[in-house]
Amino acid sequence: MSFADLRANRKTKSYVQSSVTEPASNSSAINTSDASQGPEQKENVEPTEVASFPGLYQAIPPALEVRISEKSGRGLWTKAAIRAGTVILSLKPHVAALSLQHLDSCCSSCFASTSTTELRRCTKCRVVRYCDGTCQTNDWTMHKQECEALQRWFQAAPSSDVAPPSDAIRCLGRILWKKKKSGLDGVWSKEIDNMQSHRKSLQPSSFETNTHLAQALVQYMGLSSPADLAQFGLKSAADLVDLISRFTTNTFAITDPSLTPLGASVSPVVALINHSCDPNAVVVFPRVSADPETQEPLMQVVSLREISPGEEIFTSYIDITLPKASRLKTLQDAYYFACACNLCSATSEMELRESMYCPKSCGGLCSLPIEDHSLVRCVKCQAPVQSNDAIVDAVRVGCEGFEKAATLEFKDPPRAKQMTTNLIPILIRAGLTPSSHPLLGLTRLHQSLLISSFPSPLTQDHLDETIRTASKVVTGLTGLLRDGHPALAIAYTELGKLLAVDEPSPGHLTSQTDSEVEHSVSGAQSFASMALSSSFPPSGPARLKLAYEILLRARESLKIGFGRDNDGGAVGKEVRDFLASLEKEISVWKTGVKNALEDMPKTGHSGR
Ligand SMILES: C[S@@+](CC[C@H](N)C(=O)[O-])C[C@H]1O[C@@H](n2cnc3c(N)ncnc32)[C@H](O)[C@@H]1O
Repeated sequence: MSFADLRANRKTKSYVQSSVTEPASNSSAINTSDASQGPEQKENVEPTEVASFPGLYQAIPPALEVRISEKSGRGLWTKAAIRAGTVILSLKPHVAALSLQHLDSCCSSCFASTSTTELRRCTKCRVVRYCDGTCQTNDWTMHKQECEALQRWFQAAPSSDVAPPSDAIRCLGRILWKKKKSGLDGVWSKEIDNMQSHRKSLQPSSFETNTHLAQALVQYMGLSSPADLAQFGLKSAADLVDLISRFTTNTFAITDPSLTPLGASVSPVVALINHSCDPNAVVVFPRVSADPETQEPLMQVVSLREISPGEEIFTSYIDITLPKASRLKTLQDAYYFACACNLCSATSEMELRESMYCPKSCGGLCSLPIEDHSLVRCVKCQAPVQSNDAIVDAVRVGCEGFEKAATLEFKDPPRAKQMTTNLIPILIRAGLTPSSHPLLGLTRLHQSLLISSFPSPLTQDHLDETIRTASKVVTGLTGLLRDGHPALAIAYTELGKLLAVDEPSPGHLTSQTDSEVEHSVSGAQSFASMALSSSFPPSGPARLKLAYEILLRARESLKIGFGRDNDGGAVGKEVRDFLASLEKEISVWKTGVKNALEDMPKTGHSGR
């Protein structure tokens, strides 16, 4: 395969809109008969009451119910057993919005990513683009008012290079227009109004941000006085800030099938699901079909493991590869609760997210030392860590550098790459494991930067460094995420695809004997030995065989993380087809090399 595909859009998060239809439920999605994986540790259960909301949340299938608890408010619970990889919920979000950086490369209706030349731009506002007339028509009821507002926005702008309003503002605009159109007392509006708000506990900084958003929204929608808010069911500016608070607490990043963030979406049904740092389900946008009737972007909740009757469904709102202190802070600051999930309440001696190798290399691990100078020992051989200060310093420098490099990823990629290139060896020398923070984050960022900077023509060194980095990412994520987690499935996919990229210089094959080729193909290194081996990556057919093995693994994981019924979503299907063509390529290569070797004069390869 070529490496062009690997340069896929690697852009940062933001939001925009999409057309809104009633959510489509998939009431038969839960398989009540067959739970394929063993039971797992359940979250601490506290008393709950079944809640009823007449007329609302019709997208919830009968096997699920809403319950209320004192600690976490409403949540979604299952009455039936659910297998891993089951699509629990499948619906169109109430609203969705592309981020500014994806407006030119994605359809504003179905969110498909296509080349700009193939997308048709709205001739009036000149902001949104569509695949074709069908997508434009699907979006028209929403875009109608938005189009006028965008034109007004640019007319009022002091210069022609003013950007369109942010995705959050366009999303909120769509919510208000749709509320008015569908009736303030209608189900659609009530579901939005019933989303949880933290208006009363807003931090001063969030209050300020929400107030700024409210001002920009008023300007964008052309509202000239507080009285203008009444048509949307808002009595005062405070009500508008309250709506914005609901929006921020209940917004989901919308992603493409490879998990690249494309924008924001709001679904009051999916927003009923509470958070755990060890979730039993995920929210994904797998792109289940190319059929326009599917009304993409389809939002799905997929189970990651067996969920028993009477268990609560949990997704995670944040990056769960982060250490406990960062997770707790983010959840408190953004969602106003103290997480007490199994992972946050665990009191184990060592947590992989903050771990290093034994200083005596016994094969055991230690917790990373912290600034209080308390003695840290290897959990296996009890050897003490001597250089606490140096390790604490390395981690601090790594965290600061990671934050900076992440902000530079799209603004100044060469500088960001220079930073990741310098910082990773510092953390490795300090002894951090691949799952440890910030080494894992830096390695993921480095992989992304390496892929987006593939030189043309591709060099062997660049390709090999990218493969080594991708294998470290897989190793790091494997320690933290359960099998089938979409992020791990995509990491396997990227590694497999990289290994299958045409190598720049296949000349080395001429130095392999017939039996060596046979051996290298049939005895390709296992993934674990590959990740650790200094001779990694292999080359030629052995590399292709390894690509094949890893993509097989990716496919199994994709089928869980993006849904078995979806065949792993768009990426799962792509990997399925790719595996078939790799099988052919491996057999052609084996035959070709054998034939070439047979045609060589005997002295040609005996004199190596
Ligand atoms: C998207 S909403 C989830 C549904 C919400 N419980 C409701 O009643 O609408 C997010 C909010 O739910 C609450 N929440 C979610 N997960 C929680 C948890 N694990 N513990 C406590 N509160 C939680 C927090 O108030 C959070 O801001």
